[in-house]
Amino acid sequence: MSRALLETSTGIFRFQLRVPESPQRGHDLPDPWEGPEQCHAGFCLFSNPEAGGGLSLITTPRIAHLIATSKEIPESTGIEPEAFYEAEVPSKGSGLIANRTIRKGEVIMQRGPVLLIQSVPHIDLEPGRRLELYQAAVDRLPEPMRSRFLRQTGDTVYDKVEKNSFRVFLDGDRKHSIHLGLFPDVSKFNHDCRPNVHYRISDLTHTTVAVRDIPAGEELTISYIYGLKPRAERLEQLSEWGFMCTCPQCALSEPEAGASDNRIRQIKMLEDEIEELVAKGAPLLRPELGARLVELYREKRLDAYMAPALTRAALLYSMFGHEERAREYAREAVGALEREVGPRAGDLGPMRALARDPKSHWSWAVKVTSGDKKAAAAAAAAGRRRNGTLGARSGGERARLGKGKREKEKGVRG
Ligand SMILES: C[S@@+](CC[C@H](N)C(=O)[O-])C[C@H]1O[C@@H](n2cnc3c(N)ncnc32)[C@H](O)[C@@H]1O
Repeated sequence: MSRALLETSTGIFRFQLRVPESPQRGHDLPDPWEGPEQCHAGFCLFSNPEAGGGLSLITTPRIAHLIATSKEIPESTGIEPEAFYEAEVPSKGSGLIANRTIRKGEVIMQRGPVLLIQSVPHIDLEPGRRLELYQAAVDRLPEPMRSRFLRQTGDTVYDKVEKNSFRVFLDGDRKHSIHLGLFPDVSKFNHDCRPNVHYRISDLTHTTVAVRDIPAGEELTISYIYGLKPRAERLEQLSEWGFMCTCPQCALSEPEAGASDNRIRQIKMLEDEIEELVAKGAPLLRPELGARLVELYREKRLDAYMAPALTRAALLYSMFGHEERAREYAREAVGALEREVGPRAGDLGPMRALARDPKSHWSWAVKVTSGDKKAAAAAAAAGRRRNGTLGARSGGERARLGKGKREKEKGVRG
């Protein structure tokens, strides 16, 4: 055992983060990790045939060390494999179809990655060299994981990474944290702008959860992007993956798409209005605005993005002293937070407390017009939802390093 592991728990973490960026440190990785191999500009190949079903990394020695010594590779779990099956879906290639009714809240899959690639070599490496490195990373995977990786859509290994990866943050906000993660089972979900399944990634665990009841025969879909955008923007963003979205929302006629885009604008205007009213402590603020917001999200079938709207409605009703409505929305917010953000969601505790006993909650009856400190705190909490921890983007977006993002990532982190 290395000296790092003899430290106290917080000490271990700090000590690990001080491991220098030198390929030589890779030999510290515990068995059966292999590497560093094939290093280029500080990024090397590391592999472990026994982690999950096999795991290869193209990253810095420091991050490989962090993964090998302190990150848990999850067991593959979820609902029984017979609950869905793979089949051809018109105009989308293959996809996943429900074989029984899958209930809202059921965890469909929980998976660990089989390949993690730091974003800098993905962007910067010379293409020939990069393909060689990716091929070596895939060759290190044991069967059947290697075949499962190769079954993903895409002509070359590089193309498969481009078309199937999710963004994974491995080291908080630190340099080199952003990685592309490949989860071959999850790659079989096609995209829909109004998905019936939500995904979240926490550390190395990718979790997919049903966001509404899904009848047998219906396709299981996730959204590769944040869905609350006008159709043209969604189509443009999705085209970066090299496909033209054919989901029902994208296939609407022009007049229908116009009406749908208007609804989205209406939602954004209402969110801004609430935010402004709570920020100003304006007398026009009413709890019914929260209810209307939830209604609009529901009308637009935004089942995968309900947590911010429900949390906001619960807080508004509590601030205005409406016990039953506050309790009802808080209960629903708890379910949505669990599905969309997961058990570590920052707002879960406060929403559970509000659902249990609104009158003891800090937000109870503190109308923003009263001007006291509690009111200001409640107002801030109800108003910050769109950009706060809950953020409407709780599902994240698929890893797509388009030109702008590539430049940003290089500038900010690389
Ligand atoms: C991650 S894969 C999904 C599984 C893939 N259909 C397969 O056969 O393995 C992404 C690819 O699926 C297809 N796809 C997914 N969602 C789609 C959609 N909404 N419309 C059209 N094609 C879609 C595109 O070819 C896209 O590049």
